[in-house]
Amino acid sequence: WSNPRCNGNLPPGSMGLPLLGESLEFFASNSSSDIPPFVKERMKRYGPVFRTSLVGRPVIVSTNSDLNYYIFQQEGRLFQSWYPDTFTEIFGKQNVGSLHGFIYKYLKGMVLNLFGPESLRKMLTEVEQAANKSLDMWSRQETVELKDASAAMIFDLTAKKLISHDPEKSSENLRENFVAFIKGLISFPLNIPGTAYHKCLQGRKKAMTMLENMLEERRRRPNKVQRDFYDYVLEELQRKDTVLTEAVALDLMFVLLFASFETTSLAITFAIKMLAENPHVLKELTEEHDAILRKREDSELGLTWKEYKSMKFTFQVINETARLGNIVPGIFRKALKDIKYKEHTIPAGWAVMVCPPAVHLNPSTYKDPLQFNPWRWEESELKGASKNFMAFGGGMRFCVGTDFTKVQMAVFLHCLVTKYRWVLMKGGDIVRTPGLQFPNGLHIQISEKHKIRARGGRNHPSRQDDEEADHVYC
Ligand code: HEM
Repeated sequence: WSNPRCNGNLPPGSMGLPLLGESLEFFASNSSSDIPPFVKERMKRYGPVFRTSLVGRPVIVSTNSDLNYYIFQQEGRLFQSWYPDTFTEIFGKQNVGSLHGFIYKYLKGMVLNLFGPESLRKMLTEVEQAANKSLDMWSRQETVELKDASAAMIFDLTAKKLISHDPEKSSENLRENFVAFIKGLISFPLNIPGTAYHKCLQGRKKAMTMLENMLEERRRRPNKVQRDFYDYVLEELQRKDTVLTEAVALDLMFVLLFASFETTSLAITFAIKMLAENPHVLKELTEEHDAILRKREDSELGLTWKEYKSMKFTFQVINETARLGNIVPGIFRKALKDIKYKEHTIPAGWAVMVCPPAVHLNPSTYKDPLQFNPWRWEESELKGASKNFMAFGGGMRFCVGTDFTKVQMAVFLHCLVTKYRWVLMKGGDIVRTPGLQFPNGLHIQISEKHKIRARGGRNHPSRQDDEEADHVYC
């Protein structure tokens, strides 16, 4: 068990206990923005590439930026996307298997079309309206739990674009099913009532049933004009020469809805926490957005694509949020052949976990890596992925939603910093697990800037320790 067979030299490491491997250490939560202790300790002991065993699977963990980059580039040749058996069980074998090769490329084209510059340009006003509506609602509440509130905002927007879902009109709560699903996604695979894993399977089942019913309904009563992405998928399904099957189409819709709201809402929450803790960053960000408003000829108009493209510092803030936030802490692949890398061999069939936090928090690449410092991106090319930046993956499977996320974050930040002030009220401690659950329960109090002025409340929490507020509002 502890010395698996290999046609070469296995990377160093421990396979832990029989069956359980090192799963318990891997799943333990931690509370820092640093490289997860599971990985950090093993990097010290074994070096940048090591072996382990997680939920019954032998795994090679790579914290080496060159190897990570190589893994991304060799997708489909030496490596293939692979997620732990829990994932395959949850998503259905259908999905994980079929999102490869030809069908996969074909689907990606469709999705890229949805999130391409032309679509995003058209979406800008909708994103701005959604942000304004949510911020207005939040400012009427005593406090807002930011992660949930922004997840709701983003889910509603994405679900509208993808399937024209209107939560106010729908009798079923689609988002609730996704929340249950996500909470158990990277949990121990124990399928008994009460466990997170069980709730996760139930959540997926219910959401899939809703999507199936919707598809059925549209088949019976097709929309005359294409209203959303689901109509587009349905058109593809009905073409004679299509390679798309109904099962793959349903999985695609599910994956898009899932991938869209959890990641972006975490990024927004993390960004707000960082901005609150780094007032000098908030100041520069606010100046950038105030300048956009000052330059606008007609103050009644909303954001334009040109204005969006001009948000240089905002994109630096977003990149820094993605680097330090490490929203996707592990990217999984499977070795298709025995692969020799330097003096080691990755055996065929083994899982490989690329570890972006180890790359993003490497002090030899990023000075003071735990500092939130958007200026470090000043001279960098902010697009795409590189050996040192893989928050959105890399190679063929580079995240299709990157530009959509950036639009949502930039527009949200624009609305927030130009019209509102906020203070952190409670929570927000970093709690990381191999899944996606941080910052924990961040509550903020948010107020419209002009109302603070009207209230004149010197003691309003939004004004404490804020020189700029005195300058602007006294
Ligand atoms: C902060 C926000 C986001 C982050 C950090 C993020 C991160 C990632 C990463 C690391 C991957 C690569 C996974 C792999 O190689 O196995 C990925 C893939 C993907 N992302 Fe995102 N993502 C974000 C937002 C979104 C959004 C908004 C959408 C869609 C609406 C989306 C849809 C996808 C899809 C469909 C894939 C699979 C692409 C493929 O397998 O080729 N993501 N994302």
